[in-house]
Amino acid sequence: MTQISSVSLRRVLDSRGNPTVEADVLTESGGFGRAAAPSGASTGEYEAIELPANEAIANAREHAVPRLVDTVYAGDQRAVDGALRAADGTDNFSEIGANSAVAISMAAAKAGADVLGAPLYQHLGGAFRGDNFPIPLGNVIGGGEHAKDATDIQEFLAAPVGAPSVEEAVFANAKVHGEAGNILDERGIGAGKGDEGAWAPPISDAEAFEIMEEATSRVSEAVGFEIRFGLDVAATEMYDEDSDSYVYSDEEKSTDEQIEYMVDLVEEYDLAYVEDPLDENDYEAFAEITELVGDRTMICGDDLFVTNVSRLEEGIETGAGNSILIKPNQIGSLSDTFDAIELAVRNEYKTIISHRSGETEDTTIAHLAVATDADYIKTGTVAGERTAKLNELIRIAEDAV
Ligand SMILES: O=C(O)[C@@H](CO)OP(=O)(O)O
Ligand SMILES: [Mg+2]
Repeated sequence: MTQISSVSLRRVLDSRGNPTVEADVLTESGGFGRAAAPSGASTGEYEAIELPANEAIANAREHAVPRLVDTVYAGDQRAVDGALRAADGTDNFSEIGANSAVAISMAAAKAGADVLGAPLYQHLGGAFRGDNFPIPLGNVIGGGEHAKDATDIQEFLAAPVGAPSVEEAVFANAKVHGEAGNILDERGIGAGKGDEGAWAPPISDAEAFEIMEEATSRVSEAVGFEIRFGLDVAATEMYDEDSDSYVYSDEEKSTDEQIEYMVDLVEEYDLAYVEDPLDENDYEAFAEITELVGDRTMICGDDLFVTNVSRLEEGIETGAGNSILIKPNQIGSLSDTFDAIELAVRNEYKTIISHRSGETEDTTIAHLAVATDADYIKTGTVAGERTAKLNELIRIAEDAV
């Protein structure tokens, strides 16, 4: 029997030192699952609502826990998530908090897997899931909302597209991170690290492009397979509504200029990936850039789609983007996350399962990426809360053969 017998919630630390919600789910037959909510810094306007951890815990204890305990089966994910939705009563989890909701949803899935004696990726993906592994996108240099006095563009990411295995891809990304550190040293530039463990040097975006090009080509030569790179522009954070422009450290760009700039970058650096090149409300500009370069790179919606089926539907109708970032805490439950992935796949959008800048040791997204045959996973290159996911991917790959 997988009926849930208890749900406990507590505050734990995330990687930024902020409190976040951790959930433990137990079943009658002794199944156990534990999961913790991550937290964003460059959050999209349309994300589900993260409440202060204390408040989220108190509200979930009052409204959600009684609907789950002795009532719902942990293995029945739709029922778990349906109970969370019913307990919350809003469409954005603003009552119990998306942080409590996603922690419970993921912990219940793990408890369901535990009862079956199956790894989580197997429970979520089923017996007939494919045997592809996601390519890890690794944050190497960054700034924006993740580090002060660093680049304007939030993330410069290594993309080891030619890696023969997930393990080699993971190590290649770490090498690119190391090599970028060497190049910064060679140039006499001291650099700390941002929230995700990427270098956060006080350099221009133009210099970051040079360093990424150099670091990826050095490592590519050493490992013998193709490594490209890409960006998370996180352009919503740069967009100023009043002046209708994108504000960089040294200049402002109109929407047309921003599109032109992005297109030039895709061409000059053969970028594999461009996430959120434009503001989260501008489907039209997203459609325009997708039309221009969507055949040679991924134009990915993160703040644009927020893992939300109706926002993705609008993207599909308007031709905005050709790929979607998937973050379970943006929508608050695994069922909603799977619905967004399914809709994306049916419409030939690539899927990229993603961490948040505030993370914990939780490894659910590694399992989610394998379970759903995701094309990519974005989860950093170094730092314990990032390597937790990467090392889990390596273990899953070994387990799955
Ligand atoms: O913008 C992003 O894609 C994420 C993760 O890299 O950052 P945050 O969690 O701060 O939204
Ligand atoms: Mg993003």
